[in-house]
Amino acid sequence: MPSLEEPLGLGDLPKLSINRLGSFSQPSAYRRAAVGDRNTRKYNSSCNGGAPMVFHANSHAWHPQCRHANSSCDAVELRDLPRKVMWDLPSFVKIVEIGPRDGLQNEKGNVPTSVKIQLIHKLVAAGLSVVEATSFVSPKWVPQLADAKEVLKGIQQMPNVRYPVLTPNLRGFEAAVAAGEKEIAVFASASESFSKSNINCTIEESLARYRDVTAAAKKHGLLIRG
Ligand SMILES: CC(C)(COP(=O)([O-])OP(=O)([O-])OC[C@H]1O[C@@H](n2cnc3c(N)ncnc32)[C@H](O)[C@@H]1OP(=O)([O-])[O-])[C@@H](O)C(=O)NCCC(=O)NCCSC(=O)C[C@@](C)(O)CC(=O)[O-]
Repeated sequence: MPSLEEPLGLGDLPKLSINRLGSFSQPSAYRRAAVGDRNTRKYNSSCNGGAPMVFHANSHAWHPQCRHANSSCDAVELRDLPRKVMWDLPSFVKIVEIGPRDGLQNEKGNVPTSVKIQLIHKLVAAGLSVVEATSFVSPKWVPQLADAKEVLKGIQQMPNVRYPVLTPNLRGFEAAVAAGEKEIAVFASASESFSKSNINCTIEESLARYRDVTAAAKKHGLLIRG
């Protein structure tokens, strides 16, 4: 009996869900998948001796019905598939790389602007399509990112890649727009103490600031990440 601790390996979902999950489920009522049923979708799969997997839509989620196309056995419907896990996975995951901003803002020493730019180029070359480039914040608070304008101007911007920046208030927003920025990010805190120590205001005050920042961003047609 395989253990639940084994990695799910979601990459080969149809094969896994039939072979492995079937071994966890009680034999359930069999139902023949009507061939040609408009709700039935075939998956070619290497398991089952190459026979296509038949998946039958049932109310709001696709249930797999594994049918050996070349045998007379009934389709098996695995009613107890962990639907939440298997069938409602998002079809898209957005990865936002924030190292050049969140990482470098904590560096003890000063990282030269050229090195920051090189880091951003390498992250993009590694395949990341959203790389948070810097912050337009007070250099007194975050001296490590005092070169935000130079970083933004120095990046060789690639098509279909986004380079958002943090703008905690209108002053930062205006500086970012002046430097040619096309996407901003705002951030609120979960606690009053972090809000005060981080951006020197209450959560409520920060939300009021962000209302101004996001209104200005919409007016300028900038993308906004929260
Ligand atoms: C937000 C402020 C500026 C408020 O700071 P403040 O002192 O309340 O603001 P102020 O209006 O009194 O201004 C103080 C000085 O900063 C200047 N100033 C004012 N605004 C700006 C600006 N935007 N850019 C540049 N300069 C600015 C302003 O002109 C003034 O200069 P002075 O007159 O004294 O010469 C300050 O608290 C600050 O910069 N904090 C740093 C915020 C920060 O970068 N924190 C780290 C990022 S957030 C984080 O890491 C968490 C996160 C986001 O990663 C979590 C996640 O990833 O989800």
